[in-house]
Amino acid sequence: MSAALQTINLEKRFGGLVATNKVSLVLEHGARHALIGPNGAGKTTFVNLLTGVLPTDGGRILLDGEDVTARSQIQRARLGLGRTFQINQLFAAMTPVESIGLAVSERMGGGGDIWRRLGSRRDILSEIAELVERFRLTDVMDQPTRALPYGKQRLLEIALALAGNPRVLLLDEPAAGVPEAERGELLETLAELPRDVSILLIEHDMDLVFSFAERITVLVNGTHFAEGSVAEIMADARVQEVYLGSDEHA
Ligand SMILES: Nc1ncnc2c1ncn2[C@@H]1O[C@H](COP(=O)(O)OP(=O)(O)OP(=O)(O)O)[C@@H](O)[C@H]1O
Repeated sequence: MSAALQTINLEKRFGGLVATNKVSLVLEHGARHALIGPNGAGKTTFVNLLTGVLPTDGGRILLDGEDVTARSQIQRARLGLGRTFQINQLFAAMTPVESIGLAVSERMGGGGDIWRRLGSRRDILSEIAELVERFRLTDVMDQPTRALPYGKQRLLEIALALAGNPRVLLLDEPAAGVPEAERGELLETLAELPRDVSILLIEHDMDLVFSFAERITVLVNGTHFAEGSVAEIMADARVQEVYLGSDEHA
C-alpha cells in the first residue's frame, strides 16, 4: 500500500541557500508524525512545498501514491491534502457554526447556496453539530470568532480543516500563541482526531510533540537529520546536541 504522503528527494533553493535539501519523508496511513527542527531548519518551506504554495526545484510529492508535484494548491486540497490556516478577516466576524457550515457546504459544492442547503439537509446539520462538539466549541458557537479565547480560535482552525474531509492533515504550529491554561484542551482534542486522517504536525512546543506524535522527523539546515519513535529521538545524542539540548526550543 502507498504511503498517505511521501516526498522523494524534495528540493528548494532561495538563491544560494538550500532550504530543502533532498528531503525524503514517508507519512504512513493513520500516522501521528511530527516534524521538528531549530529555527531556520526549513519546516515552513517544507510545508509550503507540500501544499503547493511554493514550487519545488527538484524531487517529487506523492499523495496516496499519486504524483501531485505539479498540482495546484486547490487540486491538492481536492485530492485530500488539508492544512490549518490562521483565522483571517473573513472568519473573524462569523461564528464557529457559520464558518464550519460554510466549510462543510464548500466541500459538498454548495458555495453560496449554503443556508438553503443547510436548512434542508439533516446530514449536513449533524456534521456541523458533531464538529462543534468534537472541537469543544459548543459554549462559544454563536459568538463572533474575533471574540473567542485564542485557544478556541485555534481549535476552530482545525475544525475547519477537518470539515474539508482531508485524508492527510498538516497541522502547522497549532499551539503557537495559545496560553498555558488553554493548552490542555487543545492537546486532548488533537489526541482525539480520527485515525483515518494521517497527520503531520509541525510544532515548536515540545510538550505537544512528545504527547501527540508517535514518530518524529528532525530537520536541520534543510536536511533530513534524524527520524524515529519519540523514545528514539529523545535518546538520540546527535539530536540533543543540535536541538533538544540547546536553550532554543524552536
Ligand atoms: N522566501 C524566502 N526567501 C529567501 N529565503 C527564505 C525564504 N523563506 C525561507 N527562507 C530561508 O530558508 C531557510 C528555512 O526557513 P524556514 O522558514 O523554512 O525554516 P523554519 O524551520 O520554518 O524556521 P522557523 O522555525 O523559524 O519558522 C531559512 O534560512 C530562511 O531564512
